[in-house]
Amino acid sequence: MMGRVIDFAKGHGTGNDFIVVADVDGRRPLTTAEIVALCDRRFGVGGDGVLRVIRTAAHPEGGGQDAEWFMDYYNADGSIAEMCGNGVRVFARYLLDEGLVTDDVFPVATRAGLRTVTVSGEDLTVDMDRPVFGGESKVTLGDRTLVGTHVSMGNPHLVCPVDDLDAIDLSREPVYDETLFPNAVNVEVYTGGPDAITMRVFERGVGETLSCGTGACAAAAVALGGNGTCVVTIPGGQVTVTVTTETLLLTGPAVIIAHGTTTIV
Ligand SMILES: N[C@@H](CCC[C@H](N)C(=O)O)C(=O)O
Repeated sequence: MMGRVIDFAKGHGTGNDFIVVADVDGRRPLTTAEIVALCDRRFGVGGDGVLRVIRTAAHPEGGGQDAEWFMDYYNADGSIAEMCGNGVRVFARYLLDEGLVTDDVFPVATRAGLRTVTVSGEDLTVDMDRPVFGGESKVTLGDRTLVGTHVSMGNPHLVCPVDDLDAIDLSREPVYDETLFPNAVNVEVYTGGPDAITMRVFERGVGETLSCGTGACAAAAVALGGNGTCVVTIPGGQVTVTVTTETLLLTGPAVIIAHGTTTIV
């Protein structure tokens, strides 16, 4: 049987891993089934999501954003998300490695709007824009019901402080208020604060991951309760979040670890 041949790169930011597929002129959209097959950890390349690299002008959601490149992000189940904090750093690393951008400061278009990336040594810093706080809401994780704070980083998060981080069951889909989150929600649990927290996450469309950049931003913003800097330790490493009156900056590593070709049947 003939399959579709796809050239890809694989990268990660603190263990949140992505398959990068370049389709610069937008000629080969990926179907949901293809994304699921690519992200399958047994039968595919494996990843928490897919980053499609496409010119902003070629993407229907580019909306005139003033950036050459659009991060077309998909979760492992094929669903679309507005933003991905680790993904945007991996996307930027790919652009830099491939010589598609040559500046140390450059914009990336996303479904949540423009994000400015700055090369800062080995790390990348992304201007993620201000967190938007909603109210409190409940979520059930395993046999525990927790109260969290609704934070939007372009995508939705529910941030729950806990005392016993390792005891929280993130193996099952969280049960949340579907009226408040009609498109589902990413759930973060954290301990510590305000300037250093340890966090775990259940990502919408993925499951428990080793890291979530937007989740780290949301949790840090809750832990800080105002302006300041918070170091967020996640199972896959560490990122730093700085909240100012104007914006929120996310700094962390991003690497491309492989290039290859795969055939999806
Ligand atoms: N891993 C990401 C978030 C990816 C999107 C998320 N699962 C959603 O559906 O909103 C990050 O690093 O921010």
